Amino acid sequence: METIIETRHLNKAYNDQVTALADVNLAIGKGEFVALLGRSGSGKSTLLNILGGLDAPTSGEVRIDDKSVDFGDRKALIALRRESIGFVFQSFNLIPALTAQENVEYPLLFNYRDTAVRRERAADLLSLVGLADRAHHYPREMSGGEQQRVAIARALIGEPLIVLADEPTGNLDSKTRDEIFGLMRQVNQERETTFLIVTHERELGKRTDRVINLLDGSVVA
Ligand SMILES: Nc1ncnc2c1ncn2[C@@H]1O[C@H](COP(=O)(O)OP(=O)(O)OP(=O)(O)O)[C@@H](O)[C@H]1O
Repeated sequence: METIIETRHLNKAYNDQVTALADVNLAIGKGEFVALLGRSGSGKSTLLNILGGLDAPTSGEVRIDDKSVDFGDRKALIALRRESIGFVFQSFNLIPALTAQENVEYPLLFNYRDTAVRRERAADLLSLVGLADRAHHYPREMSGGEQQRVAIARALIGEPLIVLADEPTGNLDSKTRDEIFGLMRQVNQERETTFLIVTHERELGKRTDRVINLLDGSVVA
């Protein structure tokens, strides 16, 4: 299996005091649907932020699509986030003043894409997530589950190598949680999109291809 994302001896310390990650080595293959499991404070968000180029490690290497990420190169990091990574957050992070359709299109505004192509792609993705009839609704007019569907569509619009989801179902009731998790799995299976999903719910881990367990900043079996 082709490796999409890999870490080598990744370490992260905050203020020279807190060790958030200690010698993390992992590899995720193309099309995998992986859960990153660990209790509060185990380093899950720290790892996800570094993988997504939002934060830099103290030492060690991140390789994406077999290229080493240069955390000192701001422009390269922006390009990486824009072209290779899709993000889904616990709190949806939609832009309140934009409609569902505009929120989904938003990441492509900076990619100089043809407007018609952008619209069409966003409309396709809204259909994929089951919200074709909500395209012109604003976030405040949608439920939490619907907002997260929009956020998933937005994460997919740049055709990322991997979607990094940080507790994507953490703000949802159990029924909606199952639906959103099922939607991500469906996207994974239909489009071979790679997912790394942070959760602290063991139950969800059982519905993935593989679980990576973090304990005090290290990967455990
Ligand atoms: N900006 C920061 N400055 C100092 N310490 C931090 C910072 N961010 C995180 N930490 C510490 O690093 C460790 C890992 O935190 P992290 O947020 O990655 O854990 P987590 O597994 O995502 O937790 P949770 O499930 O509660 O979100 C914790 O001990 C935390 O207190």
